[in-house]
Amino acid sequence: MRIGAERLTWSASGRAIVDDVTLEVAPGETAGLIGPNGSGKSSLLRCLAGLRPPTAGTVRYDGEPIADWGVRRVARHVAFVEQAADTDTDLRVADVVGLGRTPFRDRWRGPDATDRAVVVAALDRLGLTGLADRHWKSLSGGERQRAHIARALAQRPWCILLDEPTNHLDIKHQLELMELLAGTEQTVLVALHDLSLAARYCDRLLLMHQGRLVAAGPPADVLTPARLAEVFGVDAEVGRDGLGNLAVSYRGTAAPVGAPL
Ligand SMILES: Nc1ncnc2c1ncn2[C@@H]1O[C@H](COP(=O)(O)OP(=O)(O)OP(=O)(O)O)[C@@H](O)[C@H]1O
Repeated sequence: MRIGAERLTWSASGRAIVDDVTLEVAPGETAGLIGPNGSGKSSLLRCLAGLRPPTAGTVRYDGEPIADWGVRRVARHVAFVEQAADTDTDLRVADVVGLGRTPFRDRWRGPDATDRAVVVAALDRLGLTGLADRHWKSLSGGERQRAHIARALAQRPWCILLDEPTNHLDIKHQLELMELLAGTEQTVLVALHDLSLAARYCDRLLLMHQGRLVAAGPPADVLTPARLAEVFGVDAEVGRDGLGNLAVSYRGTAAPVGAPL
C-alpha cells in the first residue's frame, strides 16, 4: 500500500509544525524519517496515521484520501507505534498485543482462533512468547516497546508507522527490529534518530527540518556532510564502515569550539 501526503500542513498555536509536506512511500518500501528534535517528525506521523486532521493538504493511502475513511478502516490498514507509547494497565502482555485485533472484531465478540493465532505469531516474532502471561506493569521499557510493536503486527496492517521504535532497545533488539522492518513486505515509515541505523536499513530517507521535508532519496544522497551540518548542527563524515555499510561519524558539533556557554 502506498502512503502519500500532498501539501500537508498541520498548525498549532499559530505555527506550522508540519509545513507544506509532500511525500510518497512506495508499497513495500522501508523509509526512514529523520530530522532533529522538534523538526515535526511525530506530528507528521500522527497526521499520516489519521490521528490529526491536517490544517491543509491531504493524506492518501493508495491514492484514496484518508479523510474519507472511518477510524476502523484506517486501523485495519495502518498500524502506528507512537513514541514512548505507554499503557498504564493491569492487562497481561498477550492481552495488550491482542488489542491489535480490535479493528477486526465485533464489539461484543471475544477473540476467535484466528485472533489468538495472530497474537501468538506476533509475540513470537518479537521474542516475547515467554512473557505472554506477565503483567504489563512488570515489563522493562524495552520489553514494553517490543510488545507495542507486536501489537502493531497483530493488526496485520498494510502500512506500519513507527516513531522512534528503537528507543529503550538494546543493540541486539535494535538490529532485530530493523531487520524485521527492512524484511517485511509491508510499507514502513519509521522515525529514527540513529542516522547510521537509518542509512543501513532504510531504502530511502526523508529529512525533516523546521516542519519541512528538505530532502528525500537514497541514504547516500540524503546524508551529506553539508546537510548534516546545516540541519543537525554537527560536523560529520559519511562513509563506509569496516563492514562496508554506510555510516555517519561525528567529529563534534558544528558550533564554534570553545564558545562561552
Ligand atoms: N499540540 C502542540 N501545540 C503546540 N506545539 C506543538 C504541539 N505538538 C508539537 N508541537 C511542537 O511542534 C514541534 C515539532 O514537534 P514534534 O514532536 O512533531 O517533533 P519531532 O521531530 O518528533 O521531535 P523529537 O525528535 O524531539 O521527537 C516542536 O517544537 C513541538 O514543541
